Amino acid sequence: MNKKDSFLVNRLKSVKYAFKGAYLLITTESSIKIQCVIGLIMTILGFYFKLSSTEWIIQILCIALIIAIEGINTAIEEVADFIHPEHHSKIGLIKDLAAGAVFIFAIAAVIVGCIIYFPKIF
Ligand SMILES: Nc1ncnc2c1ncn2[C@@H]1O[C@H](COP(=O)(O)OP(=O)(O)OP(=O)(O)O)[C@@H](O)[C@H]1O
Repeated sequence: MNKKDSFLVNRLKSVKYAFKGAYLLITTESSIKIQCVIGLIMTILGFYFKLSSTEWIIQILCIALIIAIEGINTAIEEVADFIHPEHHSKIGLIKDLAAGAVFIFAIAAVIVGCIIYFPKIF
């Protein structure tokens, strides 16, 4: 980013790079593609079961957060592979910790889904 550019131009460039990153995540990462498909299915279910405003807000946050955390996990994996492409126990630990963070939120999201949908289905 050019320091001579105005604040607004720099912000617009940042948005452009963020769009590029989101596009790359959605088009190249299989784990993100799966999360997007699950998010789409949950959105269709949300319309079918006529979620309340609060339920929509919680569901949208869960879908967005899981995709965002998965994206950060992917970025961490990329950094790890870049700085140390060979097998190393520390790289393994770093990747496991990042994957663990995704897993913790995924469990919470499944529980939230059960709390929202179980009373509507049963
Ligand atoms: N360079 C490495 N050194 C040591 N262990 C590694 C290394 N690369 C991967 N591992 C181990 O293999 C696991 C899977 O790593 P990988 O990079 O394939 O992530 P992944 O979860 O399969 O990727 P994705 O999120 O794209 O599906 C890591 O969590 C780690 O335990």
